[in-house]
Amino acid sequence: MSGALLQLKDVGIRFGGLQAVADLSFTVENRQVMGLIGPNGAGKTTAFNLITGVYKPSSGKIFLEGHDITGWAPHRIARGGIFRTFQTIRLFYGQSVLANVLAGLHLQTHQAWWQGLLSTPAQRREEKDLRSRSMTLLERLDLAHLAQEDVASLPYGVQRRVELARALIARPRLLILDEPAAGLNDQESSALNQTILSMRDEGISILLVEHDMNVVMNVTDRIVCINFGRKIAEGTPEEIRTNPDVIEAYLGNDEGDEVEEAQGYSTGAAP
Ligand SMILES: Nc1ncnc2c1ncn2[C@@H]1O[C@H](COP(=O)(O)OP(=O)(O)OP(=O)(O)O)[C@@H](O)[C@H]1O
Repeated sequence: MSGALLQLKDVGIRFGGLQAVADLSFTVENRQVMGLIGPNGAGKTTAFNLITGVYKPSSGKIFLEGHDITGWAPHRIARGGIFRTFQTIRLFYGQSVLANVLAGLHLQTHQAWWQGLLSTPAQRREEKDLRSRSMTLLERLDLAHLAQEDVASLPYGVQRRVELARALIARPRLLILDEPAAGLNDQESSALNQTILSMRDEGISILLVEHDMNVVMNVTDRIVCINFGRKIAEGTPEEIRTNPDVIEAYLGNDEGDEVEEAQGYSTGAAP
């Protein structure tokens, strides 16, 4: 099924004298991986915070499947199906992998608060179902054998997978990933690529901020590039790779290497 899932129309926000995001418009379609790229400080994380309701836009509108969600609180947006992971790991240390994944489901349970005190048959059934769903997901992400381990004892790359599982268990319609490949080794990063593509094939749309251009170029269907809070280009990975405005935005920036690397990749022997 195609069609617009998330739409930003002329969205902007000011922090005092700084226009962190300005007139930003783009659409994420159903079953699409959209990349959001731009140099440091371009406004990518701010855009994520606008979409997830952490910040209210000073201007513009945000729509989820045609419904105006501008200004909605974060938990309401999450209930609408938009989930995110963060640049830095935010797991509950001291808790098991399974407990962390189950924590991602708290928005989905249908029980009244008092049922938690009484442990009704309905509650026990629901809990059993959720555990089995969690275990299926852990198996898929090669985490099942670690289900009872304390997340704090696991290597960084594995912790990032647990975060992904915690976001996926809620069955998001749009998953927002903030630098998911940061700190991953090559093997972990290519496993992440496969996971992103298989999520898309299952019908989840993904909005991805990532500095690793190889990940961006390999998994996205389209890319929006922003600089100083404004969109400077939008297109397919191939179009973005060769766009002069994008190249210029990255030149003279520490991240220039990343674009050169991606351009090398485009002409290199990589598959
Ligand atoms: N809460 C805030 N208050 C004031 N300024 C902010 C706030 N959040 C972000 N900014 C500023 O807005 C601009 C965009 O920041 P943002 O973190 O969105 O960029 P980014 O593209 O995500 O950068 P990076 O790639 O380094 O994570 C920056 O100049 C930043 O300093």
